[in-house]
Amino acid sequence: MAASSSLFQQPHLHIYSKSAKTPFPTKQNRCFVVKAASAENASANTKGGINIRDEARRHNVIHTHKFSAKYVPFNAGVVSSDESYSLDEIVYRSQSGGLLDVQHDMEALKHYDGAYWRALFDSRVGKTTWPYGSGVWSKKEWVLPEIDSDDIVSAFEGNSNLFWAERYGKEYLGMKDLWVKHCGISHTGSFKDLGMTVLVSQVNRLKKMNKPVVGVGCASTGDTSAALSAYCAAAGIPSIVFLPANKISIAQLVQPIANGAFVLSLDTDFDGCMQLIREVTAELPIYLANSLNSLRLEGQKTAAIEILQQFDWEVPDWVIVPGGNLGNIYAFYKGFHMCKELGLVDRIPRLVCAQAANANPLYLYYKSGWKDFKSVKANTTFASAIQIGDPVSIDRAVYALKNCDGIVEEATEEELMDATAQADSTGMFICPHTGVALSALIKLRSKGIIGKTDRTVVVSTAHGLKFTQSKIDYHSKDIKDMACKLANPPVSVKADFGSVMDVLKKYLLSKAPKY
Ligand SMILES: Cc1ncc(COP(=O)(O)O)c(C=O)c1O
Ligand SMILES: N[C@@H](CCOP(=O)(O)O)C(=O)O
Repeated sequence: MAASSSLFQQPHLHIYSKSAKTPFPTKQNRCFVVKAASAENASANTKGGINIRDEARRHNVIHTHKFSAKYVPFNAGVVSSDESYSLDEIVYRSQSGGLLDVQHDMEALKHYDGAYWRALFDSRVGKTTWPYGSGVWSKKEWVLPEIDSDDIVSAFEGNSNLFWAERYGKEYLGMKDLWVKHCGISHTGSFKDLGMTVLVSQVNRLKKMNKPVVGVGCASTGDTSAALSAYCAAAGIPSIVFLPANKISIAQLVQPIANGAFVLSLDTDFDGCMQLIREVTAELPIYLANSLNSLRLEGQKTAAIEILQQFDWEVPDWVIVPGGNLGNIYAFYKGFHMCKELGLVDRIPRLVCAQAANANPLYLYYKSGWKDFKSVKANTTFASAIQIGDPVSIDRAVYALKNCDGIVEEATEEELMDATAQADSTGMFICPHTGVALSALIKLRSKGIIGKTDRTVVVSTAHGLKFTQSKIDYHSKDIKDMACKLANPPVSVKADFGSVMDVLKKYLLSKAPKY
């Protein structure tokens, strides 16, 4: 049903029919000209002391909260219950100890049709209007609808590029429609920024409401901690991070240090850190920032919406996501599913969750026909950010995969490092987790499950520059029991003309076309 009541009138977006010049959000008319009204067009002009927050505030006078969201037990659609909590409560678990989920008032959102939402989201891309310049907050109504824009802590994250992996697809996989969604090109270099802007914004609000929150804490394999400390530092909120000693990259370790976080290096693995942060946050006024906290996933789900948007609302066949604590695979499912439920698209892609063989509890569960879940002791892997043996979001991941005809694959260390080197040789510079996702793709292509014309998106979860040591080891052939067959070490040459010419001639001959 189309909304006619002023309660559902969006002050900031007017959609005009080409014929009748009256604003109308309607399901009937498919021919739209979108005109972003003044609030959305507010310039980023900081002259005269006006900044983009002030500008947004000035234009945002009539902002009634039409949409809402609350926590409900994550019940995988099985049992419905009356249990629910306001997002302003500090709660991470349901009464039964299970996971929570953020449930939106879908009926209110459905007052607008898919075309309306597509147009609204599209109208916000590429602007600096607060807070919609963020890829996350450009979907604010679907994320945290009730938060005051003034409470938002954002680095205009999201809107990451989705690029065509032309040469890699053609040469190595015989594919012509392979894409990489580079979530690692982001403020702190990973997709965690998408969730952290939401979580820290909500903490900002809670603090203003005088809720008992002094700081925000997380256990981390390096990316959650980087995002948490950056967003907290931007808001002036103390952050506390629990890191497994000697198990994250130097680049990741230096991020929270530089951002002024209180860093605890603990003599355990990620699962041990996770256990500790859960115990500590139950006792102290430290808000839990791991994806056990379902707020995070509301931000992360916008990457899925962005993929559809970037394909002009066409649905890819496959999306491959590396999995560790397993919040992100559910977030992707949720984003795609919301787009379908609200009429932006008519189907969702099949998801593949890719794990390192050294940390593969989901893979083993999948292979058992979802019969027997056992956590594992995660072994060292170059994909260190997914070295997780007891994922907190296991139930969410299983639900997501079952509902999209999903698949779980795994990659050995050699497979993931070779896939990384191969992709890099075509101009990428991917992190080892993306190498895990590419290895899954290679396997599914060779089994014929992913077809050569299938539109496939590989989600690159972090920037390769965070993981240079793994590349140095590989290209130095300095990895025990690994052939490093694509190693490309530098050649030491005497610094005289003759020696350099000899080496170059040999190189050029090896590259010359053979007729
Ligand atoms: C770079 C990177 N890729 C993938 C993942 C896996 O995401 P999730 O824990 O949500 O499964 C993580 C964190 O776990 C990560 O930091
Ligand atoms: N890779 C993560 C592990 C923790 O995941 P989270 O999504 O539950 O915070 C990290 O970088 O710490």
